Amino acid sequence: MINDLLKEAKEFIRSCYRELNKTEQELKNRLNEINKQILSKGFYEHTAFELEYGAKVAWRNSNRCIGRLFWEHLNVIDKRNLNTEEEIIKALFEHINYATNKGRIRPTITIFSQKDPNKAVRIWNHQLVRYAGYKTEQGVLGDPLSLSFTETCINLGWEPKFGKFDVLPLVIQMNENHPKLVEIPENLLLEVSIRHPHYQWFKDLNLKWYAVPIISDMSLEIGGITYTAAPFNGWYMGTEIGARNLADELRYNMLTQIGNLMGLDVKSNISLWKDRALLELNTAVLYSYKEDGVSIVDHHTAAQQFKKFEEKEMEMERSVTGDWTWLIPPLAPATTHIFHKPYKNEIIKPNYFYQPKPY
Ligand code: HEM
Ligand SMILES: N/C(=N/c1cccc(CO[C@@H]2CCNC2)c1)c1cccs1
Repeated sequence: MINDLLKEAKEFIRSCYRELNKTEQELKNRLNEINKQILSKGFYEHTAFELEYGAKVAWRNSNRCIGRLFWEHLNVIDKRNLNTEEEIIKALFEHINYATNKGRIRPTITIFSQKDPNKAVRIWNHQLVRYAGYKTEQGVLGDPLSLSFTETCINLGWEPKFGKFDVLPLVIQMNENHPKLVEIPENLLLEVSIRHPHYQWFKDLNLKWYAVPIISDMSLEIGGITYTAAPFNGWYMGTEIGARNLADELRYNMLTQIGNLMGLDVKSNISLWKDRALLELNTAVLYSYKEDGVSIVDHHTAAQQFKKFEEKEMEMERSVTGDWTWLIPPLAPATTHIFHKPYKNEIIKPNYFYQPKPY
């Protein structure tokens, strides 16, 4: 434990001070200071620049992320000093507002207090904005992936609305206190209605999705210190919405309806009706976000940006690690360079990790 922490801390501080061109003297002083803190208190605290660098490099090390070219431009908000659920909720509303920026999405992370014996913060949501899912006699209404969290919210007193796109409440837990629930104010919520550039009937499907994906259930580990509440957002890649969230049979399962409305023969695989429906759904998603001025990236542009990231990392003499199975997009993967090369899926720290569900 203590020895692991000492080792992780030294490794992180060395790489951080080198990359930020600090002097050997600064490095030596800092290592001594941390050594003393760990030996006397069992943990240490990051300076503001160490925290910012750690969060950015954790993004740079995220093997499954195709969006890493912009890792240095992450906006890091330090909220480690907050002590109450009310303050944390206010900071989350500020994050949503700042990141959304009326559609010109700003990649942002808000970092709450590090895990230490008497101060643990957890956000129970998978993403700050996500739709509810309900079991009904006619099947699942809303997002099937939200069934368990929706049930938890209802058990905690949330009033279900039984709609297809009900935004779930924020659920925050401090230490072992009873979790606090709060609705996100409507004026902070930006959503995009999905319409198609040519098929006028598309809008009658009444599909929409939220503008900003904000992952709130992963932990951030920097130099042996774990931040259990550190919500981060980027913008969407279109396929996440068009090829998965609205397409998967176990999500909103829209392909058959779209295929029928396109007049395709949905009974015959060889007509490739499913591929045609998928393509038009993805076209509609990209078109709608763009027309509403909400940041989004298509999978071809995202792959090209990732290529640039690989080239820049090569120039900096850092090796790029990656998880090929996640980096290839779910639509036309072989049309990107990623498909045609291998990636080492080595886990380097700092990084973002899954953590056990608090409910
Ligand atoms: C700026 C635009 C960004 C884009 C377009 C982007 C794109 C993506 C995509 C498409 C995935 C795969 C998601 C899935 O298949 O479910 C992903 C995964 C991931 N991204 Fe990014 N990303 C962006 C920014 C960020 C930022 C700012 C962070 C953190 C600071 C980040 C950290 C991650 C992590 C940790 C994963 C893996 C999640 C998991 O294992 O479940 N990304 N990204
Ligand atoms: N575009 C994004 N996409 C995702 C990034 C990370 C995770 C996810 C959702 O992951 C879920 C868990 C496994 N697949 C879906 C989506 C971003 C979210 C936050 C920053 S960028």
